[in-house]
Amino acid sequence: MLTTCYPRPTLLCLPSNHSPNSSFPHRVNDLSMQPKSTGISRRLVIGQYKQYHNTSIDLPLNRTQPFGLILPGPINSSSVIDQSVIIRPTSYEILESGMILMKNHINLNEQVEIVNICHKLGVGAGGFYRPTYGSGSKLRLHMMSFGRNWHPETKYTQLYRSDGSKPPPVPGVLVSLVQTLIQDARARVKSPYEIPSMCPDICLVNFYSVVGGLGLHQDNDESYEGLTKGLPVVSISIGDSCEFLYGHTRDKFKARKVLLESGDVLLFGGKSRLIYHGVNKIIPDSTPLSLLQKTMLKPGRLNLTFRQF
Ligand SMILES: O=C(O)CCC(=O)C(=O)O
Ligand SMILES: [Fe+2]
Repeated sequence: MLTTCYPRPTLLCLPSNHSPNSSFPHRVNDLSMQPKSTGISRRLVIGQYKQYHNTSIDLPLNRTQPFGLILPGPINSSSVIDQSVIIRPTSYEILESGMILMKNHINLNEQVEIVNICHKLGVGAGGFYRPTYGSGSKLRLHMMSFGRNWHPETKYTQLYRSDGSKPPPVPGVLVSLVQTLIQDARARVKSPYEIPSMCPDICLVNFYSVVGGLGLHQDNDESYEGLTKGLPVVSISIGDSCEFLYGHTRDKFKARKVLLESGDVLLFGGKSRLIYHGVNKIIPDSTPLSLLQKTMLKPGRLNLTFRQF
């Protein structure tokens, strides 16, 4: 049964065939024509980036210093000389019952809009910060939450720890996008019941620098009801690729490995809702050049995981 969420605006840049009710055919994805990334072009873009802002792009920022995903300033893309293209087709792979990977499923314009939304909300009050345990050790990522705040020690709370501000709701355009992604996934698995529908009211947004990562864990802090129904986690990856691990135990050496690239969507629900998963490593310099040119996204990987509490 389809869960109805309101509001349901769509991303402004969605292609015309991107209707919440159409799961087939494949959505148009203009990343298939993205300029090929080479060291030279990337160095030019990043060189410009540093030149404009006269700052290190790898500064270890913390919450006392606002953390954004992009830096302001014009990009002179005419100096990027490599115009060759690579074809990255869309495809999908069932990894486990209830767990599906849809490759290259989010198009470039959607990725750009998601980066801009996360940058805008992340740089302000209650935005990106680096969660710290009582012991003083820190997660190897910057994080912010929509809907409810999540922290490794307090789990879900209504308020942010750092400044007491209320987390913004999941942006309506993303609610709508996620519902479409769930329909797309359900249309590709053997039985749609493998992946129940859900209405995302929480989103954890992680940004990993090139030295970031996340140990194997289960996402099990959502409501007992949602977990027992197997309501899926919907994960969108943007920017640098990562080696993503998943398995039935916390043992890293028994885990399977899959590459998550910019535009990939991973869903795990139903029987896989409590699968162990983690980010083993970020692959440096793997952000598609076209995305870099359009956003000046910092080196690293943006990941959004949508859930229903
Ligand atoms: O970055 C990812 O792909 C996974 C993030 C994750 O597992 C989480 O936020 O719980
Ligand atoms: Fe997780």
